[in-house]
Amino acid sequence: LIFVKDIKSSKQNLPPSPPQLPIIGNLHQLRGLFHRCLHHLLKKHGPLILLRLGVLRMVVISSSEAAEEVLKTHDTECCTRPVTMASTVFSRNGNDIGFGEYGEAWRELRKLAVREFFSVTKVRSFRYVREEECDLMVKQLRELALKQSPVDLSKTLFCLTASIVFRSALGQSFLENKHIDKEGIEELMLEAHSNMSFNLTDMFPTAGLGWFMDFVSGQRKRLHDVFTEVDTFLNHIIDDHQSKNFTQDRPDFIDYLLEMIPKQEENESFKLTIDHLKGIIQGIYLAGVDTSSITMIWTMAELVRNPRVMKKVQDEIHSCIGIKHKERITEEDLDKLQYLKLVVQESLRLHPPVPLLLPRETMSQIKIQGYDIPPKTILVVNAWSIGRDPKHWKDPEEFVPERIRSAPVVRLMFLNLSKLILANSKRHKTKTKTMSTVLYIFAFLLLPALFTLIFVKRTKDSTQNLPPSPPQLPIIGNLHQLQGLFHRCLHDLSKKHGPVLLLHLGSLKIVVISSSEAAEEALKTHDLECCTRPKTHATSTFSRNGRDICFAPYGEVWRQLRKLSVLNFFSAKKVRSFRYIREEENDLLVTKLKELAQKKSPVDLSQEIYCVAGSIIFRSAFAQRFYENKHVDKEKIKEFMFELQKLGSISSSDLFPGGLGWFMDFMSGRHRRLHKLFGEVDTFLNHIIDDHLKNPEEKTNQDRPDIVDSLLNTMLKEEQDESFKLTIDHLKGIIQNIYLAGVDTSAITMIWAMAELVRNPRVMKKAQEEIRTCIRVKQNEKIDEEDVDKLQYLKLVIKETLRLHPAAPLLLPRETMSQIKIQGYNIPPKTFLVVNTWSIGRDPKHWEDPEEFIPERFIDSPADYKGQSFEMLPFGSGRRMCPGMASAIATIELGLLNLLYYFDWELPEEGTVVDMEEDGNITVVKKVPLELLPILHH
Ligand code: HEM
Repeated sequence: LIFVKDIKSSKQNLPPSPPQLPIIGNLHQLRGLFHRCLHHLLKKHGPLILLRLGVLRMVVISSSEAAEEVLKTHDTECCTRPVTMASTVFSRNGNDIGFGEYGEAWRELRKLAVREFFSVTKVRSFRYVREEECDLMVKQLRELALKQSPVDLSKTLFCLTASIVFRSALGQSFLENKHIDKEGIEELMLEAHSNMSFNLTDMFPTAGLGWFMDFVSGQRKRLHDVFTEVDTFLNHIIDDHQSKNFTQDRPDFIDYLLEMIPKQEENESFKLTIDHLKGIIQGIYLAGVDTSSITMIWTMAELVRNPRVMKKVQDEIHSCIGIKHKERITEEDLDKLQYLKLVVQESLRLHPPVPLLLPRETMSQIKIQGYDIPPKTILVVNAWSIGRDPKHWKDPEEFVPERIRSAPVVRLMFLNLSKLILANSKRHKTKTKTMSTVLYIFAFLLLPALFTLIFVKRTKDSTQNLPPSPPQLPIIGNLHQLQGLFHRCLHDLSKKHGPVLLLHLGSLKIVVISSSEAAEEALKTHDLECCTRPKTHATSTFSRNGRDICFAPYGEVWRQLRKLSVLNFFSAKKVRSFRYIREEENDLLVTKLKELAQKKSPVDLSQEIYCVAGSIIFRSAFAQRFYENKHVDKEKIKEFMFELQKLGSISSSDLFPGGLGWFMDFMSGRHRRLHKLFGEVDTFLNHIIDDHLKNPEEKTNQDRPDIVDSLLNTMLKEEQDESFKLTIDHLKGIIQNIYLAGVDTSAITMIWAMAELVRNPRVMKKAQEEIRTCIRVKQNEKIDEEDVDKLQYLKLVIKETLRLHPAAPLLLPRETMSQIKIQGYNIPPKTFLVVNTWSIGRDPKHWEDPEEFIPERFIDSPADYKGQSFEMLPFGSGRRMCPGMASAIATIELGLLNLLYYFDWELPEEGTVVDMEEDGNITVVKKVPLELLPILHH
């Protein structure tokens, strides 16, 4: 076969290819940013190369001559787009312009979009929007300049383009739009764009292998999650236009198209549908916002790096339009600014926002630079490389706007860029039927061996008296039964198959415990045999190979770290000593909320609660003010914690040994994301440690020595105990645990408590009545933590919240160190143990109406969260139980007390209900942030 293929290839005169590996082809050469990898390959193998990515055949074009042949000479043959898993999802099966099938429907759709939005007349008509939004931005920047305050220009420019696109395309103000998370939108766009590329499903279609790999690595879920988020937003936009419940300057193209849909004649050849409309809006929204802002951000970055160019462009602006005397810069002024235009073009040369344009696919055989390009080949034009080609650009890495005047090549580049959004597209519906012979043979040889293995294992299992298992599939075991939130899937499985379950996830065996009796056996009777943690790919990375408290294996290191941290941070005495911090931080939050209450402005309480929990941990553990710490992005703290939990869980690398799982995680980008995140956390820890190593006089904001100082002192002492030496990695492990386990969990619990209170007005009223009768706070004083002791009902509310919404529903995983028996079943050594406290807290055997939020159920009940009653275990139990419980409870109690004493809380929109959907992995958060209206009571 190889011989025949080689002869065929040489006859066809295909472009040269870098050396390939069997099955994966050139995939192993593509590590890092895609356009940069392709650029490196070009340097070695020439400007036209053929790559194989699994079954995909891709030609990469990195010279202007070849690009001209593709985009101009053979434009008609190359004007379709490849069909990929992602494009099919995002285009709703081709119902958009970017991916729509070439033909009548596509032409009509494009015509409509151009007429109603993209035409020169329309673009001109939005001039006032651009001018107004720029004017607003200038005003904000002026205020900051007066205060000499630094500004996140990337964010400012992103908001500017978003505001312009929103007003001109969607008829709405970006900042006032309720359906968009302004803090998360940049990430959403990044995520949407990175998910739109090729996936393993496209590269390995044989026998569904790629599909399976994308499924297991979570790539399919991520793709669908992002798509759902975008689609929900589009539905809101359409609903708003239909119900007219927003302020709109004038009717826009969505109104026009919505009006058009019902008026269409039955027999028309093209019928506009809601999916088409969504496709158009989505194209404008996803392609329009960040491409423009990226170009502006790069341009500003280059200008600041190149003072000569900055001066020249500013001189031109000042001399041509003298803005000082005018009220506002208008677009007419632009015509005079030739140098500014060169600057933007030079920036586009060096930093094209879509460096590889959008992929195309050949519809018939063509010749490029003398090479044959067969039909159905994916074509990728590397505009980023072309803009750096030393044949056309002298000193290509330099930013020299003057060069653009005499450069003809640049025209081609812009031609391509402007075609990006509305490029032609014809698509082929037929899927490739190429079967990878090697894989086929491989699978065929493997099957009998697998069945034999399963049979032998089943017989062995039954003699061992293992817990029952749900039916399994070969290789993946029970993985296919785990779609959705992990703790909920385990809850459903335990309802069907019993409270002690054995699951096979790839090669990993997990025992799931979902009853209080079984939990008591694991965490009390067999505490010693179950008190180590399993080693997973993510936990090894994050714990620096077991050098922390959370994930260290049971042994001397863990014992010493836990002892040190209890002494310096977790002990009751230490927690008490941080009382003034909790009081001050809550007081600050109340002041902020009072201002918002006066303005009658709804508040993202989830964000505020995260920040107050962060502030308390930062000050008590690191003696630093959260808001003053430059190394933490306060706006993104929720998202950061969420991503961390997601990546911290079990991955394919743990399920499929022998490199297969590792490869799947590599392909899905999980390794990259994990290491990036770990790098971020590590940089933050280095900063904390550096700050503590400064001389006392350099430390500006430290109230008193903290745990970091104490541990550094121990470390630097000469006479450290020989049996255990504290290192910088151990120190980092402890700080990291306090930061990552401390902020998220307390915040989550407070958010769930507030959500339940708003949903249950009876309980809210009772809790507030108790607080307001027991406590009187004088003017200009803050609430005293001692007051909490008087509040019995508030304590019940917290217990009930921890029962229904334990922040870590599956605790942290344990691993058996020797063979034990649970509920009569044998559990072998080295088995992964998971205790489902979420499920146990809902067990109807112990809890009447378990889904109801009834704090009174604890009045005559001995049940508690302290690890002794196994009907609820939010903090775990036994040796590995949470050491932060006292600190967390103090934070939660005082936080809730402040929120409930000073304010009444309402939903911003009357008639709506609190959304209680969950999301997460190790910790489970309220998916939709809790937005409420504070009403000042005191
Ligand atoms: C409502 C708040 C909290 C909840 C629900 C919670 C829950 C848990 C759970 C379930 C475990 C695992 C226990 C086990 O395996 O049996 C744990 C461990 C841990 N928690 Fe918490 N936690 C909270 C707050 C905190 C805080 C505020 C800190 C630190 C400031 C913290 C630090 C830790 C550490 C270091 C461990 C690891 C213990 C070990 O493995 O030895 N937690 N937590």
